[in-house]
Amino acid sequence: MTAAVLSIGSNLGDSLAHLRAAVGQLGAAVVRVSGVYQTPPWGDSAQPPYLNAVLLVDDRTATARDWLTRAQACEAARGRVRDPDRRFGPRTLDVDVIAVREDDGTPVVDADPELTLPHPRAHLRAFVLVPWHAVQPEAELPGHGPIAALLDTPEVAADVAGVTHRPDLSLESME
Ligand SMILES: Nc1ncnc2c1ncn2[C@@H]1O[C@H](COP(=O)(O)OP(=O)(O)OP(=O)(O)O)[C@@H](O)[C@H]1O
Ligand SMILES: Nc1nc2c(c(=O)[nH]1)N=C(CO)CN2
Repeated sequence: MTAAVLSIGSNLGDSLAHLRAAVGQLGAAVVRVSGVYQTPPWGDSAQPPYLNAVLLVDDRTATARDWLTRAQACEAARGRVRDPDRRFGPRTLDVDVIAVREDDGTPVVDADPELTLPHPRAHLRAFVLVPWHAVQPEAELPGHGPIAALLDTPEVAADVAGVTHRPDLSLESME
């Protein structure tokens, strides 16, 4: 029923193991996996760097809401604890639903605070756009246009150089 773009990130504990666990838990729905990128913390600088990646997922039985449920189940499995005082603070595993499309390619657009689509900060985040562009260069972020152009916007371009591909780290070896 839907395909989605998921962003995964971690900067606490064994970050590579947390990211790999998310790929494993999402299972057969995962159709493409980006490389692993080391990224400076965004939004709250007093924390360690993150490892980030992007997953393209597809499941004809899944609704948009199912992707959020699956994302949160992955976070819970890796012991994610929310600190109410640090909105963008450190975490074992963060899985965000960046964008969802119906089978016919129609983007799902929703302002619901429980599942806002597309993700309301994705267009500002080099740690999302760089790995996404690497696996799907022609992609568009609904409402914001081609992601290739978003990489050139001033807010994002300033952060792109800090997003470092880590070819020594792979998410696909656990498949
Ligand atoms: N597109 C989305 N993807 C994931 N969570 C979302 C989305 N839209 C709304 N939410 C809601 O955001 C709430 C907070 O999620 P979370 O704690 O993962 O935020 P965060 O990762 O700290 O910040 P950010 O969403 O900016 O990455 C969740 O309870 C979830 O219901
Ligand atoms: N580099 C980077 N910074 C972040 C990340 C993330 O995944 N990577 N996730 C956050 C959650 O809101 C806040 N800041």
